[in-house]
Amino acid sequence: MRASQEDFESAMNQVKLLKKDPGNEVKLRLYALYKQATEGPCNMPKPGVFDFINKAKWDAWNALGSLPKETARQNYVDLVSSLTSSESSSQVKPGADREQQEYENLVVTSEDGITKIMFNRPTRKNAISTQMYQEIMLALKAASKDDSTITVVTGNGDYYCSGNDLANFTDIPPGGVEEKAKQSAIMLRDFVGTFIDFPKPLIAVVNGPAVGISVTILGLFDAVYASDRATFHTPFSHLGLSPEGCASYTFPKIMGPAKATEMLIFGKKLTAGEACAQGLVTEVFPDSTFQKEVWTRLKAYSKLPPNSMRISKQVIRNMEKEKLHAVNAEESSVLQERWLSDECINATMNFLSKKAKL
Ligand SMILES: CCCC/C=C/CC(=O)SCCNC(=O)CCNC(=O)[C@H](O)C(C)(C)COP(=O)(O)OP(=O)(O)OC[C@H]1O[C@@H](n2cnc3c(N)ncnc32)[C@H](O)[C@@H]1OP(=O)(O)O
Repeated sequence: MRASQEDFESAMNQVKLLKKDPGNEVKLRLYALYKQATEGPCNMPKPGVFDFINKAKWDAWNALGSLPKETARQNYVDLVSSLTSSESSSQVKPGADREQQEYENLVVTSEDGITKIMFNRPTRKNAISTQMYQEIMLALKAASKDDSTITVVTGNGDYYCSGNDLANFTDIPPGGVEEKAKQSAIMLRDFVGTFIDFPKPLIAVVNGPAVGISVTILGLFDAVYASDRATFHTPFSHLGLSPEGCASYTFPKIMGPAKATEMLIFGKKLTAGEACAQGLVTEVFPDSTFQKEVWTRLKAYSKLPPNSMRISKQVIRNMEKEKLHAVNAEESSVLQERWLSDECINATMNFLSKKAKL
């Protein structure tokens, strides 16, 4: 499939978040592909021989000749994807339960055939910052390629995750709030898309309350184990928002439209037991034995033949993938409008000025 304009913009965002300098040669290639994709063949006068930097840039761009804009865009997206995946896979060190220091907001470990991605902003109830969205995508991409058989997502501290960090919307770029909404919609679509496409069994270990997007994406997991302390809350109407994470499609399918309405439109908070009765949660454990029981079970599952598990997941999920991507695109574009609404702006301001919690 050809890279779309949105893929291209998303790749541009990812370049800004690279942790390691990719080196001059790669930077020149990125520059040249960017110029070719946006302006076409090199149209700049050749810089003088002593203007080293501009001459190197000109050479790189000019070398692309008449490469079509679409091909340059695709090559740019592919190059960025190879940079981000090599950066993330270099963070997954083999061996026993070693912490991955390179992530600021996650702890990623790999042991006994299980890659564990743990949200790690306990003082913010594991709210997902813009950087954390990128880190989760990188960690999932690395986990999809590492030696583990299953991947587990969990939270550090008393919360599983309090959803989108509401302060994300205060970081307004030069293009203004419209540009911010556009960038956020692209990031949301990429983030949810990473879950839709994740190839191995993906399990949520919900150690405490879960809010917003951390709840909606559970419909894309293969199993959800919850402590009896966990709750499941999607207060979208209270925040002037609308559902994401494909929940507008997965929740009615999982629990029926009436129960999905109570959660997604009226913001009813479910206990772990209720979420289990409605099919969102696989099994609930007493908090006192939760970690022990769940990890014993997961270690047993991780020893099952990996290829068989992968293929079974494909058989179960693949028929739905195209639909899920379409739902994801639609939900992201609806939210792009919602973020600019008075209802949403007022609710966010009320939370940030400490006038309101959920
Ligand atoms: C690309 C983006 C797409 C995204 C779309 C997603 C939609 C969603 O996810 S909607 C859901 C958004 N989440 C919320 O509305 C939750 C807001 N938080 C709260 O209501 C409460 O903090 C919560 C009930 C979770 C916990 O309450 P308490 O137990 O009383 O703890 P505190 O409120 O004292 O929390 C500690 C500290 O963390 C900050 N915090 C918690 N959650 C968030 C959050 N989601 N965003 C930003 N900040 C958060 C909270 O403000 C406290 O900060 P300080 O007061 O500075 O200590």
